[in-house]
Amino acid sequence: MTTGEAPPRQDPDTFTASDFVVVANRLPVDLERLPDGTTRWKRSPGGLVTALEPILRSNRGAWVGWAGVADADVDPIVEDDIVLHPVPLSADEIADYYEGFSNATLWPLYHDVIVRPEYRREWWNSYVEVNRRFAEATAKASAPGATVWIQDYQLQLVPKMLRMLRPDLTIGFFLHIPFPPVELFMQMPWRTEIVEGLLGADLIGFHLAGGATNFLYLARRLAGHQTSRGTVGVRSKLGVVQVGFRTVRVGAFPISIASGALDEQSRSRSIRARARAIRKELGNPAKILLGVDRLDYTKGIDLRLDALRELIAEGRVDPTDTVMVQLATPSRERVESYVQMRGEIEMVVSRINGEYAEVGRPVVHYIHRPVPRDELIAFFVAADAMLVTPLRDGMNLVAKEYVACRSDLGGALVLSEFTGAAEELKQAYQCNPHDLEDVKDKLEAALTQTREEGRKRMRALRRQVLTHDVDRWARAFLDALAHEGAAGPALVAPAETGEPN
Ligand SMILES: O=P(O)(O)OC[C@H]1O[C@H](O[C@H]2O[C@H](CO)[C@@H](O)[C@H](O)[C@H]2O)[C@H](O)[C@@H](O)[C@@H]1O
Ligand SMILES: Nc1ccn([C@@H]2O[C@H](COP(=O)(O)OP(=O)(O)O)[C@@H](O)[C@H]2O)c(=O)n1
Repeated sequence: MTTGEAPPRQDPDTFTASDFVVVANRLPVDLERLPDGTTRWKRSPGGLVTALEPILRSNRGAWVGWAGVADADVDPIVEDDIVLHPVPLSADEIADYYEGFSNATLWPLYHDVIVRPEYRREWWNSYVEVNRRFAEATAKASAPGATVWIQDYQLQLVPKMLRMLRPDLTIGFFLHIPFPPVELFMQMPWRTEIVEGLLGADLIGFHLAGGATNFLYLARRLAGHQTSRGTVGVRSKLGVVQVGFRTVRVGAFPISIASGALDEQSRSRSIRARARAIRKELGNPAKILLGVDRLDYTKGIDLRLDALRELIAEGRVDPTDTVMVQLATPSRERVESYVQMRGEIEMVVSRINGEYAEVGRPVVHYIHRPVPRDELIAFFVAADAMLVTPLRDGMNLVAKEYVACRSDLGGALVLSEFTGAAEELKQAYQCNPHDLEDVKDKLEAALTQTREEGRKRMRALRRQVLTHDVDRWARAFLDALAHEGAAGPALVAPAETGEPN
């Protein structure tokens, strides 16, 4: 996606409705208003955009989403063969629907209530209103009989709303964050509306089989539908929910990255040279540790810093020869829990540097701004250990990106068991992020591994990431969506709800 340019305008009457439409809270590019009053597009943050952009580009479809700023009155535009349909949000809607219900209610509830979700009626009302606007925009952008793929927790009511407007469409929904345990989901005051909203889709996808199984139980218990029983398989063995005459299917489709392209990019001479230059700029330390995240309390940035500080204090890591780089993209900066977490992380960074840095040689380098893609890849190539320590994460594409960039079989991945990626990346140094001693032990093991051990692990990790790429994810989901009338498993009546799993 070309960025940094003024938005090209297109006569709204000349664009045609599309046969394949992706709907997501954000467009793949955000509109940026510059101080001189002009505007330009820049890449949107987060893994959803990283994953979906290549799919849509190769399918020449349309993307319905928000342009990232308030009251953006922008006509549909065509970029790289994708028609982008901006959905306007007012400043109040950004506060109530996006920062409020999406990111201070749903996000913490679906991430194990790491912070306490807030349930506010005015946020819910705004969520309903904005979901309706997305459904209407999608109905307009879709050709007769089109396939529509709705993304993520911000738009869980859109499947049902869209089905009512356009029963001719084939509708898929994919949740990019974890679907919570039943006991937590039951906190939600509007739990039945959300389950029914999702059931407007023909196929509902989750990263993990556990999320799909939890959802099946809730469809029985809250919405009173008959469902299949038993576990759901990855990319196969879909669960079913009988909604009147419609059969809704439910499955597990772990997302991935464009690993082949990334592997190739990371092998380029310029990236290799930049990786060497980074090491030199950092003072040629023996070991470089790397963290790459949106600045989010789910990512466990604070605890990896705590682990490093304690390892140094115990003499298990040498601060004169070890450097940590933490790249943190700003995220949801007006949500209170994010403001607080940023302060806490910045305090730990300065505490470590205060205690162990020398003048001109910090132990932790902390960058709180987006980093260009090439630079990020060079950091992946340079890092001896990649620290991915979320308390909970739907997938975590960063872990897969690091592996894809290590064709040299160097480096080591420390990976939280509480990421979706942990189900696939078994040869990583997996840790329990709630157990600081375990994080420390795995970090130390990653730093002291023999070359042979490291190569063996990385080879196995790469086999997984390079064969299970984002194309395979999209194909598996879209093939299942297109495949109608498959005989489903036997159904269980709502009265026989039984245990969730
Ligand atoms: O749009 P923002 O509020 O700035 O947030 C960025 C995105 O964050 C989340 O990403 C998730 O999707 C990834 C790809 O499936 C997955 O690897 C990761 O674990 C998730 O956290 C969010 O789900 C997206 O909707 C946001 O756009
Ligand atoms: N400083 C950073 C941090 C992340 N990113 C990218 O943002 C995406 C993050 O995806 P993810 O699945 O790990 O996590 P979320 O941010 O989607 O929760 C990855 O593609 C990262 O490479 C970046 O470009 N710059």
